[in-house]
Amino acid sequence: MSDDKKQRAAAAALAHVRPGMTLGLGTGSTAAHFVKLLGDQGFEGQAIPTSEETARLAEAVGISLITPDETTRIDLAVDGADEADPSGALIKGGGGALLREKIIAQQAQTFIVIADDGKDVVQLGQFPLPVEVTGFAVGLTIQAIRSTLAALGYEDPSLTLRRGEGGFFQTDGGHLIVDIALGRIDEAEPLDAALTMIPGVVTTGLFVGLTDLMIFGTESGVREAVPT
Ligand SMILES: O=C[C@H](O)[C@H](O)[C@H](O)COP(=O)(O)O
Repeated sequence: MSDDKKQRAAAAALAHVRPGMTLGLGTGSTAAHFVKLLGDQGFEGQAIPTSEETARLAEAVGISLITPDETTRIDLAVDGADEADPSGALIKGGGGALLREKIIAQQAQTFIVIADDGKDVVQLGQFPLPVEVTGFAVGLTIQAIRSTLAALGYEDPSLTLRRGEGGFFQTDGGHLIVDIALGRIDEAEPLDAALTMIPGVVTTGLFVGLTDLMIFGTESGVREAVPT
């Protein structure tokens, strides 16, 4: 079952935690397993949550939290992913926490991805790519995203403004999410760079060159993979 696999991956990541560390805590169902296990083992250190949801959970299990501005060093960040390819490139943001997650992953000395093995893909892109955008001029930003995608050879992909309870989904930072169904992503880095150049785009769910280790939960245990 996928949830057992997520828990196995989360449990394996605990081996990388040391007392006194400053941790980045990811968001989503797999990261939630990690946060709960960390609380259960009485983690002696401090942590930065990547969402309000994770902050609530971490507080509930007794983890000591700090804000990002209270430290200059993050020893280890542990987070889930929606897709991970062999190079360690990821699609993230299915839960809408991509901006805070990306800031923390990029600043962490070590970034470990934990996921069930269904997220282990040869090529990114089956999962729609989340792109966080400002609410201001969202229509114009979507138009600019379409033009950028066309220039990169993505033929007429479907773009959907994500909905939440009672309207459009809003991130913890008050932004909106556009989910882009690309089918396949051949080169993640230039796509991320081109989309991020658009002024109304806050960030994308493509995490490239950030991953140090991937831990996939399987039916019988875990599979660890170092990015190629
Ligand atoms: O915004 C959400 C995050 O990027 C999650 O880490 C990602 O969506 C994976 O979530 P889950 O572990 O629930 O599959």
